[in-house]
Amino acid sequence: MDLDSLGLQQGLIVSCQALEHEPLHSSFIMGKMAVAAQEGGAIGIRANTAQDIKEIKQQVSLPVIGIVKRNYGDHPVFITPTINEVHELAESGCEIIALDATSRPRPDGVALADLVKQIRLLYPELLLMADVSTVEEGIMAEQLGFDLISATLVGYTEQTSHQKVYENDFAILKEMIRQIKTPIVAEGNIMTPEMAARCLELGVYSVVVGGAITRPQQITARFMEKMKEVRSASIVQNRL
Ligand SMILES: CC(=O)N[C@H](C=O)[C@@H](O)[C@H](O)[C@H](O)COP(=O)(O)O
Repeated sequence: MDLDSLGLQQGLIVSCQALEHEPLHSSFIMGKMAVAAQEGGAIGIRANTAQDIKEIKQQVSLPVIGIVKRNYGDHPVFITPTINEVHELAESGCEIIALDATSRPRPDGVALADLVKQIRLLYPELLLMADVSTVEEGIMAEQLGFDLISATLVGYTEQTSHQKVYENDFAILKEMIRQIKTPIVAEGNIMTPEMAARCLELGVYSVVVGGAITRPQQITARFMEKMKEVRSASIVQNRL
């Protein structure tokens, strides 16, 4: 499969995910979210579990970046951690598989390089996306031959817990683009159209947006946060 044939370049990929504890947890709902995203002009979908991906593939003709989020005890690596999750995704119909490509050890002790080799042998038609949290992990992912490198885990690893991908005008994305030839995807806490457009200006290959489009509980909370600021100011004002 050739990456550019998927038409993801310079486009918006909408992440349609809802875990068991989230209100919209349902393959049917994620399928409809994908339809809405396609109607809005999205050119790709990121989705979790073979079940959701199969439903999404029934609903839209867009390329899908598939993951399986699975916790192995309290192990920190949870995005497509082992070959077992890859097997599940391989029969789901997704064109790209995204996996944790941080420098952290994996739950089954298999090195990332060996996992990539195994996937390339078993599923040569699949494209691979590296979910990383640092420039160094992105450089390593390029050396391992990933087809795409995404900033998905910036701020979500112990090493980067103090960071956000948008800090200092997306400084980490600029550095990845400067040092890495493999296409870079902006992902994680892209909250507004302006932020997404800025990422394209900086030269990313595509932009992934999830919660700001498909997690109404997060969107509602952001509205309330802003409104509370005004409410508390006016309460103070009235007391003066
Ligand atoms: C950390 C983690 O598990 N990120 C996941 C990766 O698949 C998704 O939950 C995110 O929604 C996705 O990366 C898009 O990011 P945002 O929802 O911030 O636009």
